[in-house]
Amino acid sequence: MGYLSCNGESAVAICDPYNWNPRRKPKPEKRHPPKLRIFNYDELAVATNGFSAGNFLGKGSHGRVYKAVLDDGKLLAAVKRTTITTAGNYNNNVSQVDNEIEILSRVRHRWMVNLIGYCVDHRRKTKLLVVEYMPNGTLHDQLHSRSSLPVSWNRRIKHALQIAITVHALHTAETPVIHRDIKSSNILIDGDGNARLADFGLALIGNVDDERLKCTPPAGTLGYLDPSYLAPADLTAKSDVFSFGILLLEIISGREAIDLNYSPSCIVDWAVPLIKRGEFVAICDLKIKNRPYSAVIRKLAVMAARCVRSTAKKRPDMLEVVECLKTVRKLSQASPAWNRLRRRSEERSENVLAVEEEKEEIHVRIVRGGSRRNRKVANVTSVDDVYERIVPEETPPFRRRNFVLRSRSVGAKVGPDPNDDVGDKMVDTIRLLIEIERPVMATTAAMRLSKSRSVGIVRSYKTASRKRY
Ligand SMILES: Nc1ncnc2c1ncn2[C@@H]1O[C@H](COP(=O)(O)OP(=O)(O)OP(=O)(O)O)[C@@H](O)[C@H]1O
Repeated sequence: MGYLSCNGESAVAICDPYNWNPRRKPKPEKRHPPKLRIFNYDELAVATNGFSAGNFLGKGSHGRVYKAVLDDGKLLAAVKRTTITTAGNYNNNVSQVDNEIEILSRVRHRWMVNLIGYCVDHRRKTKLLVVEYMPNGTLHDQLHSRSSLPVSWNRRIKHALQIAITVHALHTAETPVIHRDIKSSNILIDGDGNARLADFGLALIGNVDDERLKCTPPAGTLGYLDPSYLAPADLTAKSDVFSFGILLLEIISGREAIDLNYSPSCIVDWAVPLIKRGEFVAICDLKIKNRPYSAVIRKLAVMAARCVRSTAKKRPDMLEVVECLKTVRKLSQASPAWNRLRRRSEERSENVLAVEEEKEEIHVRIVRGGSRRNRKVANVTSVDDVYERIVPEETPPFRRRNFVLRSRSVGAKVGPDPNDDVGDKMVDTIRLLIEIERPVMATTAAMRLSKSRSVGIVRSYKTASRKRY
């Protein structure tokens, strides 16, 4: 009788054997987002040891980031401090911080670098953002640093999936958010080894048809920027899909989005032709010894190639990307014995994969080959052949620079900060990189972007009627 008196949902809940498991942890109750804290400047100055070099974490285009110890050591945070320009003027950096505060106070996610609070100091004409502290650096550092061990395939796939889930959540939120600056240096790694999406300075909140969004000029980071996003009206969530595709190629290959040591230097021009020819192994990061079996690489590579298609409409949405990465993660997590067995059988039957573009769709053709002899007769390329062909001797594939270049967001200040005593070298290097790359980029895009750079990109909804871009 008791059973009959339950409503449908609770009856299912009682009958579900999952609910009988005594070891199961109770579901956390839905909590309201914590209230944002308003800090005062002195409190943050003490917490960061007077914004000392010892607490300095890094420098972005909007200002510098410091580690802060708050609440008697119970809370570690990162404080983003905007640079101060000429007296009386809140510059573009400050408007990016305003934008970040607005968005982060409305959206939270477990795989985002969430906002704890902020500080507005009118006397010093500066704003400071207090966000969760991420102790394990950026994904960019993990992928490109030569001093640490290469990140394993499982970890790379996990990070890609976490970011895809986060971006999908942003795109499908009640009030959608387009991040516009997805890149490996905006992905930070937390204490539990999870990837967290950071830096919402260029993000836009609202529907793409909103007047405010329609008036905001394009912005992003060269190398990750959607080539079809040339004017405010071109904005769609598919621009994030493009940047995510670049990130995926970077995760698979371990090479930078723009890398002058490769020819072509742009990752899309380098990877997509190889993927189309089915030469998936040729784009894999050889720093990792244990490569996953072909299906994993193939699925990742084809998804990346679809994300970076030049026509925005033809790119998948983030839900499809998430589903694909979930499948890939399951495949790559199969037991090691099973993987070994599968790899051996793969080597024997030598699956030949060819990707061809047909009716402008990327198709994967699986040609089941026979023996090695067959392969030679059919002129099928082996892994070694691929390397010989795509990497001529004079340009070794893994010759690395002796410094790590990082791309900076466009639409923000790219130049030495007068108050700066750290990182000027990097700014010069980035300028050089952009100048060298300019002829390769779509000229119209570069021109329009540089025009929009000096104007407060994210303030444009207020100024759009007055300013012309
Ligand atoms: N929450 C954080 N925890 C720990 N370190 C951080 C945190 N946020 C930023 N950093 C460090 O500070 C550096 C600068 O970050 P910031 O977000 O200001 O710029 P960026 O994303 O690297 O560059 P850009 O602003 O051009 O996109 C990062 O590379 C990272 O090393």
